[in-house]
Amino acid sequence: MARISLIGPGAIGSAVGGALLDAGHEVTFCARKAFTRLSVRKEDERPKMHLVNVVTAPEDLSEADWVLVCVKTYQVPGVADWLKAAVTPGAKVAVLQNGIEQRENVEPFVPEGTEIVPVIIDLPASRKAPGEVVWKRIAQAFVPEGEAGKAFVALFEGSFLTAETTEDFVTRGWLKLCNNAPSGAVLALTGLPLGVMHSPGVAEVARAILTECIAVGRADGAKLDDELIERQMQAFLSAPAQEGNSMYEDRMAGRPMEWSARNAVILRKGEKHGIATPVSAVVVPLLQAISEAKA
Ligand SMILES: NC(=O)C1=CN([C@@H]2O[C@H](COP(=O)(O)OP(=O)(O)OC[C@H]3O[C@@H](n4cnc5c(N)ncnc54)[C@H](OP(=O)(O)O)[C@@H]3O)[C@@H](O)[C@H]2O)C=CC1
Ligand SMILES: CC(C)(CO)C(=O)C(=O)O
Repeated sequence: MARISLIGPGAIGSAVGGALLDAGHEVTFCARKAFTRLSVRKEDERPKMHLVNVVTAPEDLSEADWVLVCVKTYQVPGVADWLKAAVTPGAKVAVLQNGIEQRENVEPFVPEGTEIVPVIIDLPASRKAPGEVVWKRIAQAFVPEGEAGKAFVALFEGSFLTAETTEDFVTRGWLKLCNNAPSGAVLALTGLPLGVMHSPGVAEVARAILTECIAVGRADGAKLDDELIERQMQAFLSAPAQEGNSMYEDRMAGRPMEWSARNAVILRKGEKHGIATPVSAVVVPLLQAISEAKA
């Protein structure tokens, strides 16, 4: 049994926390608001209920073997005090976030030399209320190879979440970004779920963002095959029309959005590798404007 402090019991934090409780670990949820029960439900199934340990002040935290960071990328500076209290000597930190900069996001807020495990998480989840989450279809996590990666994978044995190490984490990250960058931007800008891909010209906007993402990802070392464009576009076009994603949910709730981690990253890396990204250059300021107007 591992002792785990989980920072950010939102959609991902609640679902992953439920998996860790299923696996028999001692999980402390670090939250802004207290709750006493956790309900984790796979769509169309009955919920699994847990009584949970929730703390709302960093000084109430006890020592942990693992600290899981499950806040949105733009929320990391806001949890600096939690990280300061939670990351005691020997604790490993896992960062469960979209994008390709999980390590860079958290590094400035933990002591030098802390073992940081970046995690790519495929787990479509939606938090309905504090301590209540619904997830669907897939529950999978990827971490880099190595001792810390193996230890992270072992945490989920006996749970509904499948974790595995991958020898090519860079490719794994960019593959996920090839889904997140186009779909996040299109849904957040239109305020419509994935069915909007069938509106005139919209799939072409998604395709253009995807094409830039693939070009920049390849320059960044990801192995992205030639068929990826058609595969990803087919996935968008065949998804249920009402399906959203986490950036769409943020937009609809009037919350800030992960435009930097999911779209501006294409500009940053494109500039670094000398690759033109004209469509992202149009999309990013629009996303930023919406995100900051709502903040
Ligand atoms: N949702 C999804 O389907 C998926 C999301 N992801 C990625 O996972 C990451 C997390 O996303 P998601 O779970 O959707 O995000 P949510 O917005 O659902 O959850 C974020 C959580 O962090 C908490 N939080 C934020 N700031 C603080 C703070 N200062 N102190 C304490 N708690 C804080 C929020 O608390 P409060 O409730 O008080 O706001 C909330 O519980 C993102 O990078 C996202 O892109 C990846 C795959 C799928
Ligand atoms: C692709 C998806 C929907 C689920 O894994 C996601 O990453 C998100 O909603 O941010």
